[in-house]
Amino acid sequence: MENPHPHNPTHLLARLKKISSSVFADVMAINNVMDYRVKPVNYSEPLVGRVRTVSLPKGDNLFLHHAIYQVEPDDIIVVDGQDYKEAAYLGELMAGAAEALGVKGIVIDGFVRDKQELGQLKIQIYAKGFLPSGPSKEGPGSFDTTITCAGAMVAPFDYIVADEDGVVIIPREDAEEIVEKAEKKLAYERNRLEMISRYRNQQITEEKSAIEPGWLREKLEKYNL
Ligand SMILES: O=C([O-])CC(=O)C(=O)O
Ligand SMILES: [Mg+2]
Repeated sequence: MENPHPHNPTHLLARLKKISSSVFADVMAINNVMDYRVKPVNYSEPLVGRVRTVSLPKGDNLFLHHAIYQVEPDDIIVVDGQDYKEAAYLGELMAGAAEALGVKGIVIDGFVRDKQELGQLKIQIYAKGFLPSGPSKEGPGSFDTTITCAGAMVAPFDYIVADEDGVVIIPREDAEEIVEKAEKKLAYERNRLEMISRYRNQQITEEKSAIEPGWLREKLEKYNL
């Protein structure tokens, strides 16, 4: 792939880190949001960063082993494991090696194992569940190609925001526009939270309608409410 290192994304990442997956989901298409079953297995903080992609044949993790030694520190590896349920794609050895190499997170459409040990690691792992059975290591697979993972389209060097609600993908070419929309939505939400809090603390003594969302009345009109 040409130009794998676009302009310095530090500033963009700082903005992404302030916004939740849910706010991003509100300003993007549904195919930017992964299936609800992909969830953190050892959550400590939101996982935000630059994506590298892997796709695997069902039950085989050779190309994930490969990717762990190719990516750069702070990258997040997103793995299409095709929702396979009969083998785990990763365990404590791979996760530990990836953590030692500075990989920030691994997100898998599939299962992992060594739940207890993953819980001791800082690297953030997302998966659909746990299973003791291990994978084969024969390949083939792909690294740094456009994939789908748990219903989301993911290209190498896209951005990811993941937290306890789930995982969203922010396409690199639209990232600036999406983060601007998300910042506006966040400002709106903060404003409403502030109103709700003031109402709760009785700092505003107006009617209940003071904390209604601005769009509510109009939407209810056709129901004569
Ligand atoms: O067999 C594998 O490749 C996955 C595994 O158990 C580990 O990383 O500990
Ligand atoms: Mg193991």
